[in-house]
Amino acid sequence: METQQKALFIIFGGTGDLAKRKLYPSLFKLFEKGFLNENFAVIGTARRPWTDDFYRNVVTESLVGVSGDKTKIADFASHFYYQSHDVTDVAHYITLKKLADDLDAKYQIEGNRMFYLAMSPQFFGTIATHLGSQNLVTKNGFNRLIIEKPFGRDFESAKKLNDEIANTFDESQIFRIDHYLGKEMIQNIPAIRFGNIITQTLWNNKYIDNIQLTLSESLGVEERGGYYETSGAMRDMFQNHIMQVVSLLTMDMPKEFVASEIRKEKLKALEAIRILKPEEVDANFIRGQYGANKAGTEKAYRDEEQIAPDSMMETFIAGRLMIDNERWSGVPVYVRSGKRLVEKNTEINIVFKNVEKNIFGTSDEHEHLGKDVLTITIEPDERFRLTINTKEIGQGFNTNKTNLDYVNSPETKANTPEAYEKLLLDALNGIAINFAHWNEVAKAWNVADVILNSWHNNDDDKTIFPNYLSGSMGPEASAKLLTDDGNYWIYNPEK
Ligand SMILES: NC(=O)C1=CN([C@@H]2O[C@H](COP(=O)(O)OP(=O)(O)OC[C@H]3O[C@@H](n4cnc5c(N)ncnc54)[C@H](OP(=O)(O)O)[C@@H]3O)[C@@H](O)[C@H]2O)C=CC1
Ligand SMILES: O=C1O[C@H](COP(=O)(O)O)[C@@H](O)[C@H](O)[C@H]1O
Repeated sequence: METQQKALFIIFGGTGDLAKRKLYPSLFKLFEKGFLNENFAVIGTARRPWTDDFYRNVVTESLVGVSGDKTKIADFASHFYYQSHDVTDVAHYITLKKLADDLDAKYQIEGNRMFYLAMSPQFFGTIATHLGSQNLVTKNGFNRLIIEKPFGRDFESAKKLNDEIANTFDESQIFRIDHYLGKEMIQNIPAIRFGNIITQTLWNNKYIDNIQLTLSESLGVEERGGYYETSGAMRDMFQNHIMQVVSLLTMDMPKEFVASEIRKEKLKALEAIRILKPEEVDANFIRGQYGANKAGTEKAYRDEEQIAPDSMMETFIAGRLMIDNERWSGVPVYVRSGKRLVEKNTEINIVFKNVEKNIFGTSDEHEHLGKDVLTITIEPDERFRLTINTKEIGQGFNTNKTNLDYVNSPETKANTPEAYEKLLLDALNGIAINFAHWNEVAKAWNVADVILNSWHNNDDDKTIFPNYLSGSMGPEASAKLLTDDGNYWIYNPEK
């Protein structure tokens, strides 16, 4: 891996929330660690008529709590330039090109450009088109387009967007951000699966009973109501983060640990996910929307700002995915995600099958042997836990469950690069492992579209929502999805 890169970043949406909260702090960390040095510059662009100085102050303020090294921060901020620019106005790209070329010469960047689209997706196609037609894409260096989610709102719109972008950038130049792929414990999945003979041997339908994935949030939609009303949990969490994690959990072993091979296997895994028929949706996927909490101190979704009082947008989803291939046939993959649940917790549970014969007791006592579970907690803790049967201490012979635990210490966590920092560095180095390929995005939409269409074709009955209390673990139907199969959610903070 290169230790230092030359690059000009052009950040569209440079005045926005994502840029201030994630991108500037992450770029600073890369600068501080020496991955970016003298040969880099940033152009921030948005409509607000800011000066370079004002912009540099904004960047400096975004680093409060990130570093106390004023000299380093001042040096970093001096690499930032601002251009007021409406992305729909072609003339602006001419000015932008001039500034980009001047900075390229000033910082000896040799044509390397990172275009970061930190803006509403409605502009992605327009920006990519103008970058090509107005020659902002250079001939001498690398050119990479980093795109934020959401990538479309269904397969059709995603394809249209992809086609537009593909007129200027080829797939190897496009880095579709899914910040879950930058998380430490998600990046750990291939290491756990393919670096250990135990897990490698057991990771199939002979030994695994079911897989569970929970992405639970305690917060509501906060100030993002406008966006969330166009999205909902299915588009916000399932189509991207959940499908990406499921593909990492279920893919076959790649021939080599390189993007092309990993993507090949992830795609095969996504292709094997059964696409439901419309009449199968209700038995396999459920949706929910939060009401107020018991005490009435938390608002219902429909009472939040920018939300329609009869909104039919889902803030919770739970589902059963079936994978039609030799490795996973018969193993349900249960997924759920929701807002205003009991607590923030992102967790994977791999539930193993019971031993074929319990030699320790009669059939009545058989229940004493619970199923082994491998739990990978992504957030807020970073933890591996293997729950196995052991002998209870003392006289006689009873079994009970024991947890073998490993948790990353607070110090380790504090020193672990944040997802955006890791992903930005990967993109800078042209490493595509942790970015979603178009084919993966397309397959994920194929799975999600049927469910969304079935739900939203049945939106006439507005009384089905709200159907869960803020501070609960979602609608009762979420538990039933598993109990119908003789299973239960391993992660259950309501117990
Ligand atoms: N914020 C977050 O935590 C996350 C955001 N994302 C995604 O990142 C993207 C950006 O989100 P976020 O930063 O929150 O959004 P914001 O609304 O905070 O920022 C939008 C940016 O776009 C600029 N803008 C809007 N219209 C134009 C225009 N016509 N021409 C030029 N600039 C324009 C705005 O600046 P101005 O008004 O000055 O023009 C602003 O800088 C979205 O795709 C979002 O889904 C993804 C994950 C998390
Ligand atoms: O992409 C998104 O993710 C966050 C949850 O991310 P996490 O890293 O905190 O688990 C979610 O709140 C947001 O609605 C969604 O857009």
